[in-house]
Amino acid sequence: MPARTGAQFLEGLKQPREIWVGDRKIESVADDPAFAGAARGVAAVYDLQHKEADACLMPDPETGEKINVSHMIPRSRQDLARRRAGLEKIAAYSVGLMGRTPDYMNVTYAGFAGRAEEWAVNGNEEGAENLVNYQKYLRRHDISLTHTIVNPTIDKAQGDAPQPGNDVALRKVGETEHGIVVRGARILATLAPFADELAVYPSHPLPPDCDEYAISFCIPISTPGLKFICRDSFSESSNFFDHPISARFDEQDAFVIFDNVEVPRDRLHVNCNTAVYNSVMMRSWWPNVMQQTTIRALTKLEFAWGLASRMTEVINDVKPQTWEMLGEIWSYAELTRACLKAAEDGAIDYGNGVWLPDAQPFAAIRASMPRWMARVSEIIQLIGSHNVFAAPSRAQLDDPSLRPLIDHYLRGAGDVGAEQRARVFRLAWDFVGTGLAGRNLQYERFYLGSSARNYQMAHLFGDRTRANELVDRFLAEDIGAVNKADRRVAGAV
Ligand SMILES: Cc1cc2nc3c(=O)[nH]c(=O)nc-3n(C[C@H](O)[C@H](O)[C@H](O)COP(=O)(O)OP(=O)(O)OC[C@H]3O[C@@H](n4cnc5c(N)ncnc54)[C@H](O)[C@@H]3O)c2cc1C
Repeated sequence: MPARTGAQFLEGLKQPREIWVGDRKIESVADDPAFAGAARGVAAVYDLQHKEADACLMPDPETGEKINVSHMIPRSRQDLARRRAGLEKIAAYSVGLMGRTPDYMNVTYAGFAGRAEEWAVNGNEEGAENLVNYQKYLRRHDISLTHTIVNPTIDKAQGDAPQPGNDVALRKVGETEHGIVVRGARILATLAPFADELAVYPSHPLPPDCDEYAISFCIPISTPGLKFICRDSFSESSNFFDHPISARFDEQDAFVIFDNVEVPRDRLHVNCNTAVYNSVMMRSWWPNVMQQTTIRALTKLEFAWGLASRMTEVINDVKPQTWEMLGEIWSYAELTRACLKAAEDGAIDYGNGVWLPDAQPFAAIRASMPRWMARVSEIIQLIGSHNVFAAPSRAQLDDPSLRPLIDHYLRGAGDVGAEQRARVFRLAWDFVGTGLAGRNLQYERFYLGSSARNYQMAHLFGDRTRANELVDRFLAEDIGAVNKADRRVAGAV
């Protein structure tokens, strides 16, 4: 099947799935008020790839059928530029607010499959082959894939990785005629209610004697024993005036329980193999997916600058302090754009003819972005002040007795009418203040690991060659000789 439409995606959501939210188990994701808005939002992304076919679609390298460009295994810098054009269209749809539109996992699995030899180590050739076959299945059926890679926190002092005997973390507990049985849990799978399949792949390295935890696979969401416990829904009514963001972009986050789940053998990518589990995530994975997610973050920063600027215009806030804050948002966007370009320009053949971006600029972005996003949110709150709440609803604007008063007392500066002013500030509050806005900030802080951890990694893995050279110039020099030379120069003067 080539690239799907929104209607085909919604049809796929009718597959059975055990989704819990609030006080109930969900009968139909696409019809439930907690999910209907975002279901339509993800469907719109599927439709978008047909509307923007030049940017979003490409022929499958084997069948020639049209598939999403996010499935591309890049083989040149030009391929990365081609992929970027498609990813930009998808990011623009949700102004970067849906972090896990299916292109995120499409890019991830294209990277895994392109560098399958990184998985085909320590006797895992069959797992690597299954992975390559899975990526073909993913792209040819245009699957919506979610993922869950972090084990649950019970006792934080015990560390990130499960110790032998841990009965909470996801692990293999048995074998069947067709595959293995897994049991345990993993933390948040964003997009889970809107996914067709669930991916489990490595994250924190495992200690010795933990082979049963070293598993990676992809299975349908409908697999018996899979249970998804969603956080509270932040989806508001389908009233796009009152809740322009919450009405369509709540992509959800669900805790995943694997209650004796069978994983077919041909869906296993790592089967109790700690050496592979511990090595693959340090290789090509992350500079590849960082292209997708940096494009998304850049889109969100561009939107934030535009929105904050518009907020100041409707109330004619021309204070230099306000411009300073607007310039700060703009700077974050431009720094992100520069890092993206540097990473793409610095792309190299990682092996097997697969071209991926330079990791170093992305390491800087990965560590800095969570703090930038928090600051951008703060700036919009500071600029917005009380105005984000002096923003009448659609119903209030439509009330004939209120409307003349609102038009007079809640109009904007110059010729900005009350309705336009309300729209801008409602959009701003939905961006930085509502339940979904709070969730989105939490997402930025943690979806690629915390800023603190990433700064530490940036330091540990950064290339210090030039930095060392600059310091060694001073530490290696013959101080006596330099002193004499300096005195000669001083004497000449
Ligand atoms: C909204 C949201 C959506 C998510 N979606 C997904 C998903 O789709 N799939 C998925 O697999 N996971 C998902 N996650 C989980 C995410 O991957 C983890 O939250 C992330 O890896 C951080 O791990 P943690 O929660 O254990 O926190 P930690 O990394 O333990 O961080 C908690 C706090 O401790 C601090 N800290 C921890 N270690 C150190 C250290 N060494 N030095 C200094 N400070 C430290 C951090 O800075 C932070 O303040 C999601 C999380 C959120 C919040």
